[in-house]
Amino acid sequence: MTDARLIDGNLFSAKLRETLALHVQDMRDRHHVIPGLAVVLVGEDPASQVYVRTKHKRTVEAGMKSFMHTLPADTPEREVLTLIEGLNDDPEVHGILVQLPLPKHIDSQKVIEAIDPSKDVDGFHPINVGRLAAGIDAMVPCTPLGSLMLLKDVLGKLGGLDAVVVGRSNIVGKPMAQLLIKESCTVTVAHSQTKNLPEVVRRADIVVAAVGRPEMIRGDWLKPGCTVIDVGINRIELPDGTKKLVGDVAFAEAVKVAGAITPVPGGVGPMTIACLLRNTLVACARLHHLDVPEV
Ligand SMILES: Nc1nc(=O)c2c([nH]1)NC[C@@H]1CN(c3ccc(C(=O)N[C@@H](CCC(=O)O)C(=O)O)cc3)C=[N+]21
Repeated sequence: MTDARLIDGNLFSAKLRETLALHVQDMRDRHHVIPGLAVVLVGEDPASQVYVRTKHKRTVEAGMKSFMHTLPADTPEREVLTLIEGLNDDPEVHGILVQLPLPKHIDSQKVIEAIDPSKDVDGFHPINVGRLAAGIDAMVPCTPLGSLMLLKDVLGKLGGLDAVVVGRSNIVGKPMAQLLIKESCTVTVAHSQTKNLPEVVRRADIVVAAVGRPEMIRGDWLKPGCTVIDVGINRIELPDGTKKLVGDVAFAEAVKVAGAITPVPGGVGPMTIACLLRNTLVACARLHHLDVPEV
């Protein structure tokens, strides 16, 4: 059998960002409004610093305003909440993202709930979680939204397909399941206590892997020809000491069985950032009562 088609998240996200940049230009020319994204990072976690820098770069490239707030790891919770209140009231800020995870002394749920739901470009506020669950217009979390865009690009309509989401987190698994239900898939959410996980996964036309365990999903768990979206980003050390980025799927095995698969890196990761910009553009349009671009 021939190898699976590689789903190119770098290419898709680059095209999406180009489209977004055109809408930003149009908004600026016709309405004198520039979408603005505020990113809050608390602490010095090196991986988070890299992500936040990439977000800043992509935001500016798309013609949007980027407001970076980097706070020391020991910043009191009260100060983070005060910063968010300021961003909620700032007319130049249309999107607010607080980089997770936060230091342990800060209650992340409290911080998320402090964000104005109309500026909650991560889609983590309970208002947006509820709206998505109810099938109402919502800010949709970026990673599931990007994953859905890739799935629709590969498969067209998803109605009637069997989808298995492995992982039940609030940031990926649960919202992903909601989106797939809305697309009329038959959705199973599997997790660490699922019995016969390989068998469950083998029923799926669509597999979304979001467990955070390196290469857990094996090639022989997959139905031949299925579509695999690998959300995992795990840094592992090889026996020779070199470091490598791998997903939650054993790629070398899976590529022999699947019909299409996202690589890591270059799959879902870049889509997450492009969707963050997309959500910021949409939030900006809504806040200014402009036509909301269909992107
Ligand atoms: N409030 C919040 N919202 C987030 O969306 C959020 C967060 N917190 N905390 C951390 C995670 C992680 N995340 C990624 C974004 C892009 C890539 C990405 O672009 N990855 C590239 C490069 C990977 C690399 O080389 O490190 C790729 O997969 O090809 C990865 C991971 C967003 N996150």
